[in-house]
Amino acid sequence: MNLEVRVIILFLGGNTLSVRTLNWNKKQIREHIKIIDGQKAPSIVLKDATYLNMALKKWVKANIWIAGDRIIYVGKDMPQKPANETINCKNRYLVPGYIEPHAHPFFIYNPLTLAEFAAKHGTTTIVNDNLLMFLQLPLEKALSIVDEFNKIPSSIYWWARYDSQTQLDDEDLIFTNGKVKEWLSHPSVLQGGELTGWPKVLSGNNEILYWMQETKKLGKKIEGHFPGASLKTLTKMAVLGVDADHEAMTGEEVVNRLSVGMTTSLRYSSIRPDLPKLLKEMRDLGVKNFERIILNTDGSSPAFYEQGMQDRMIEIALEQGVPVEDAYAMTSYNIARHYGLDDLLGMIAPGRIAHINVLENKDHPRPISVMAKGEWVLKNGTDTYPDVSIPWETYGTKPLLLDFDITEEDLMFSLPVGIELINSVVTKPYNINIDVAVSELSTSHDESFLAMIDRNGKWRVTTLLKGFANKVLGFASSFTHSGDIVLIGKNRKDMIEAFRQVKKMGGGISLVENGEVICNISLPIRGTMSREPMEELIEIQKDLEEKLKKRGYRHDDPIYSLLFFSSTHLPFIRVTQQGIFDVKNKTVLFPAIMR
Ligand SMILES: Nc1ncnc2[nH]cnc12
Repeated sequence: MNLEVRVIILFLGGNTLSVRTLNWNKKQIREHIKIIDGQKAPSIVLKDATYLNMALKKWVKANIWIAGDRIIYVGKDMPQKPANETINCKNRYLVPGYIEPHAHPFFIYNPLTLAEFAAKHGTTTIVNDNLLMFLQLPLEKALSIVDEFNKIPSSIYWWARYDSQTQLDDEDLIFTNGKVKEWLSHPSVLQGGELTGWPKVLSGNNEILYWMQETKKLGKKIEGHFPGASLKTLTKMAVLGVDADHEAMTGEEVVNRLSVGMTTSLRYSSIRPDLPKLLKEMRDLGVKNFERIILNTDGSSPAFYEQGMQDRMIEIALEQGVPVEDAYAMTSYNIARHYGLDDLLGMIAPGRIAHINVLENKDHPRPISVMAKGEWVLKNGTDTYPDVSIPWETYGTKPLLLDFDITEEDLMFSLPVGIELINSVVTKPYNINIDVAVSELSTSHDESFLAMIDRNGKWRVTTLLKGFANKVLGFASSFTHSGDIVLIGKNRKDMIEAFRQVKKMGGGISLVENGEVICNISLPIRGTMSREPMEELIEIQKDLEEKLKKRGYRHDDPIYSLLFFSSTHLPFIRVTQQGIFDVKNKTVLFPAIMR
């Protein structure tokens, strides 16, 4: 395409324009130039700083001028007109604000509470999964929420899914061409994916391939989801246009991804805290170039974040002998460059958004002060994030209205095949050999009743769950991938009471024992997310985990177990809206029953 045509398309494209071209208008840019010319004052000057220059990969001394949300000047001079605020940064080390390139911002926290928490750890840019908003909200409302996030000090971007990673009743009505393309072309969306439906693409699904091509036409990236993929599969994925993957679990898998030209995102998450092992194995394999390596926390559940975010991952990289400049680049510059956003992010350089972390020491990545869009959100260790809010309810993210009741009849179990949980998230089928025609199962074994009930009350799927716990009597959650209600327990009455609690809370998680509530977590944002700050949720999750563990839960992360019961991107058997689903053979083994 010649340049003229491309410019016209960009011009006419309206919301297909990239967010970076919309950031500052002509008048603002002229004002920025006046500051350099000494005709106007900057708002803040960071004086005598030593900053990490990402282009030179070197620590350099400079004065840094900020105007509003933008870095205007980095160099030896001081402004002719003094700034409103001049901060002496002698003996301080400044690095670009950290970037989380792969967040699932709904693990009972919400995208705002995640951003507020992340900022305290120096992570001021987040790339978020659109999954729950895509599945649960009408398009305009979801995109209005996306726009609301441009008003907060953190830079919030999104990715646009091509598939639901479960078996929805009406996937075709939800993943429509119009809707996917509208998401993809939104200026805050940086990439398509994560591509969990790649087997479908390989076996001939041209609809997803078309969306992948559209993503590329928009100049955006595609992120894969390729656990255990062979070099041949990775090669095919690269040919299909995938730019990055975050599923490497060994050093060799990292090298494979790099070899096919993919940006490789190393994961440190609550269910796969692989980063130390990956870096060690990469070192053993002689990997010395980190330019196409980035780091992510893959939507960890709250308690995992107690140790930090990108700041913790940089510490791990340093512990593993990664050169200090590379360790910072993997959480900032490399990510910005991957998305073609290094003109905005990931550098302390003129013209960039003013996301800057102030450190006491080069090898101490936990910031003492954090600037986001030119505003202090952490100052000398004090949280100064402004009081921002997202009008969730205006855009339809209201408490969950469960306008039906369940009875023991809904909890009839007659299938010969159950689901065995073999770690927090992986399941396999097993043959049921116990008598299920009882109102309470024995606590001497670890088989429990399992039901998924449509959030609109229309259908149910019931079976047995082995390996969850032996003493959980009634447990219910609206925090699930599809937003339907999962019930687990030994005792039907307690399961029904747990459901009632979830209903009463307008969505949430409830643990009930002999009619008594042991733990209730209210999730008023459509039954999946809380409004409580992350620090609170960390304690809430720990409390739930302790109570579940006391009752025999023997895996690492019950929050993940709940989310993934219906997720068909994981092996081997799942409980979905269509029924019990065999992932490998892509078939519904036992369909959902209408109520
Ligand atoms: N694919 C996925 N979908 C939702 N949450 C996740 N957390 C980690 N991987 C995820």
